[in-house]
Amino acid sequence: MEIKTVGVIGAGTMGSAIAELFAFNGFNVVMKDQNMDLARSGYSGIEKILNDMKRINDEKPEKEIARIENYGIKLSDDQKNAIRKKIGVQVDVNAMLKRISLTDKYSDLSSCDLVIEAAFENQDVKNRIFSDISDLSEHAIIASNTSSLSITEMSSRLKRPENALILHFFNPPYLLPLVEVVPSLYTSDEAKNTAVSLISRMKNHREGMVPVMAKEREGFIVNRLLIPLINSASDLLDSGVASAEDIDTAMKKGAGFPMGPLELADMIGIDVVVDVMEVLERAYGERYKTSVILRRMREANRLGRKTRIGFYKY
Ligand SMILES: NC(=O)c1ccc[n+]([C@@H]2O[C@H](COP(=O)([O-])OP(=O)(O)OC[C@H]3O[C@@H](n4cnc5c(N)ncnc54)[C@H](O)[C@@H]3O)[C@@H](O)[C@H]2O)c1
Repeated sequence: MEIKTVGVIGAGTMGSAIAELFAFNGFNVVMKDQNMDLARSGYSGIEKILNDMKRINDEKPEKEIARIENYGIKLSDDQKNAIRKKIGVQVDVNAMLKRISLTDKYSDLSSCDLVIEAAFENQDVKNRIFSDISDLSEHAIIASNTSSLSITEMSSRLKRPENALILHFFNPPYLLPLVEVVPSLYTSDEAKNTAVSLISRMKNHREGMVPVMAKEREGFIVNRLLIPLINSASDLLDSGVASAEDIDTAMKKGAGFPMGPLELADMIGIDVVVDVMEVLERAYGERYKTSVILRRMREANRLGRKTRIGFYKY
């Protein structure tokens, strides 16, 4: 099935970035929020992403030219232009923005071939949204970007539950290429294959998008492995085994991590880490027990970068 128009429900952090990703890949996008002010605020977020990416892309060939000339090699104008042509990526901000329209009505999603729900992480909110879009066009694929909620429960609200599945994008999708594709008990092979092949053909501002399949089990792959690692690092700190700096240095220099687990926790947000850990604890029991220090940090509003204090000060 050919997907031309993509609807996105929720214009927050993820919804706006997902809308940007599809516009960047040439799709028409209809982005819906609860009211037009929220939709417009998401649109401003998209403008910012696009302008930042354009600036970074414009700088890339000039940086490469400077890097080569640093070795004492003098490049001709032709050689410089060849580098600009080879590694320069044109980001036409206006053309991409023109592909995105805004709405606060579900009826404007009727022409969409794929709708991605990225509203609040709350089962009742998502169930209600699925009821509200239960009779979208027959062929439309309905996806949720949920990190932890039941797609099987959401899908039971649809006329065609076989068309629904989870597409779990990572923050920020314009730089992180992974999408966990998670079918429900109802999902048809056709919907699954359409989603996997669509994601495989897309790219973000850094590289090609990469789908992986996972079963509908709490945490899927990444959160089930990554969040408990942050939890264990927090326990190490809490029991005085090592300082935050040394824990992060150890994992970067000893295990090749691009970021230490505690720096990463500050970036994700301690509240989000605790929410996911509690989901895992409920699903899998004692061995996923949420670290006490993480709970205390959430109570103290030490949420990481967003409150300018977490494991580190910002
Ligand atoms: N933030 C992340 O790092 C991240 C990563 C992966 C997945 N997710 C998932 O993505 C989803 C969205 O998360 P977020 O961080 O973007 O949240 P957010 O709070 O930034 O945005 C949610 C948006 O949904 C809107 N919304 C709520 N009900 C709506 C409705 N009925 N119709 C239209 N819009 C509605 C809200 O007004 C808000 O703008 C959640 O399910 C979350 O678990 C988040």
